[in-house]
Amino acid sequence: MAKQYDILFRILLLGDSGVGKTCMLRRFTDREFDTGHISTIGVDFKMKTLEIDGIKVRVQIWDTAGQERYQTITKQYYRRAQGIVFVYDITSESSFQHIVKWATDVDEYAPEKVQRILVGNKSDEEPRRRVTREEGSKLAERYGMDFFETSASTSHNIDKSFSRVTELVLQAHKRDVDNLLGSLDDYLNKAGLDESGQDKVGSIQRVCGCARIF
Ligand SMILES: Nc1nc2c(ncn2[C@@H]2O[C@H](COP(=O)(O)OP(=O)(O)OP(=O)(O)O)[C@@H](O)[C@H]2O)c(=O)[nH]1
Repeated sequence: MAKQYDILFRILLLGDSGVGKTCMLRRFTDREFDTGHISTIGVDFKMKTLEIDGIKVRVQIWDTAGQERYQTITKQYYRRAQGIVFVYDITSESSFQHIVKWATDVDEYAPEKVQRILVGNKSDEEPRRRVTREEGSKLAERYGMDFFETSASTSHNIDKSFSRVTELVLQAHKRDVDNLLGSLDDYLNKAGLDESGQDKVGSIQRVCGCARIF
């Protein structure tokens, strides 16, 4: 059986209720889009495997509730994240202004090494736009983040933004990843397990369990 993934990272979606976090995730993982809004309760997650620079990266993407009343629960997930996607809605000025609050919370609760990007979702809603591209780009620049406008409805920039945050996390953990993969090779050589061995998959997953501490 082929190796399933080399490493696992956690990415968190943050932003006000209704900006489209769940839809972005559904679009990315299931290629689907829902027009209705059912508010996320607490947190939910979906998985996807990406290949970056020959490394199979499994990303666990946590979709958090934007509603204020779930903040105590969602904040508990910040410190275990390696990547954060801040999302606002280009048709909602307040969701854009609140990014500062989300970013302050992340500074307080997330690990220092956490990688962040800024996304302005609903780019298909041009006639209802309230936040210019330039405003989004300037805010991202202020925080030193990459910036994308996306649409979960049309798929515009959805893959690109999730790939980018994963790539940034991978770069930030490059040395740990190299060490991990190096020790994994050593381990497999020593154990004398071949590519097709069932044991190897189990071993990889056990060793990759270590990756979760990044
Ligand atoms: N036009 C348009 N509508 C979108 C887009 N993304 C999401 N929506 C709509 O926005 C509404 C809210 O989307 P959700 O994904 O549920 O929002 P959320 O950020 O997960 O909300 P909470 O779970 O309450 O935090 C839904 O009616 C979606 O159909 C988009 O890219 N374009």
